[in-house]
Amino acid sequence: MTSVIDGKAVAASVLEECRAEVAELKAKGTVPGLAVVLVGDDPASHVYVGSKVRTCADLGLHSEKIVLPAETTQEELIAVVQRLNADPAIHGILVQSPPPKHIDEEAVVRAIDPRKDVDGFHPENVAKLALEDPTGFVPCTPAGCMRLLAAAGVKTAGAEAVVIGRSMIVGKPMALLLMAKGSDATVTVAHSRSKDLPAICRRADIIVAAVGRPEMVKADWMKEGAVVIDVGINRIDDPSTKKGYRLVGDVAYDEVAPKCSAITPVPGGVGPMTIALLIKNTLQAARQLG
Ligand SMILES: Nc1nc2c(c(=O)[nH]1)N[C@@H](CN(C=O)c1ccc(C(=O)N[C@@H](CCC(=O)O)C(=O)O)cc1)CN2
Repeated sequence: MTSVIDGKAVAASVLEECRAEVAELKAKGTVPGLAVVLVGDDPASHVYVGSKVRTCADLGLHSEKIVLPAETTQEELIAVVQRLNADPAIHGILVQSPPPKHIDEEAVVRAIDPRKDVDGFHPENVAKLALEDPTGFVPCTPAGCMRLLAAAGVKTAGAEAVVIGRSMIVGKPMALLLMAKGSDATVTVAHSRSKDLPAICRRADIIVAAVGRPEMVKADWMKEGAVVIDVGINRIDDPSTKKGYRLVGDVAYDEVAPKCSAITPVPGGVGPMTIALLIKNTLQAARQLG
């Protein structure tokens, strides 16, 4: 029997933890504040940013949403980041990804004060993750995946885990989290140049798919009873729907699910966790900055 891991329910419980933490911070005189910067017109990014700001409002955080035109220059964007770095009402800063092509995302991330880098993308926080230093910020999506595994009662110690994808946002931090002390998985990171990806995946007790290719992971890539965490959120044209598209993951859900012991759906799996963990990180920043 396959267990479908309900990301909305787990995210709601993380957010309830956050609600209590917000009350504690406010009682000590700190109103946690998050600034979200969005450059350009990417429709999905607008949805995610809207959701982040609404979640802040619901939990009583202060938030600032800064929407900049697509032609904003690198220098203008960095000036906005520097203004937020200096703002004492703001504890967390993020620039929504992906920015327009002319923006050097890495340079923008490096401009964020690492103490306010609630995305966990700054090199200082990447190093802290590798060093297992809990004062760093863990990127929200892989942190969310770890919470989902815990909520589903999945034992990671000694498990063979395969992470498909080596991005700085998901694949690399996910691998570090799975192999960290306390998680203790044996981790393989596979990517587009890996030889015989299906054979690598067939070894796995846990598969984390984060490649951004719709329904790439098939049933014959899986061993019976594996746990599958699907990070992909791909929009597929579908004229039969009201929006003209539907969302699918990186995993061919209908054929894979019956072979799994547990799997995350898309939508309603990893996605909602990303926002819940962002709030958690913002509260950590507010506590650490005081
Ligand atoms: N600066 C960042 N940019 C991006 C991040 C990030 O963590 N930091 N992650 C993603 C986008 N993202 C948050 O920013 C995000 C993606 C998906 C969801 C979500 O709840 N998805 C829903 C479906 C929503 C829909 O209808 O489209 C789900 O999966 O159920 C939340 C946040 C890239 N950019």
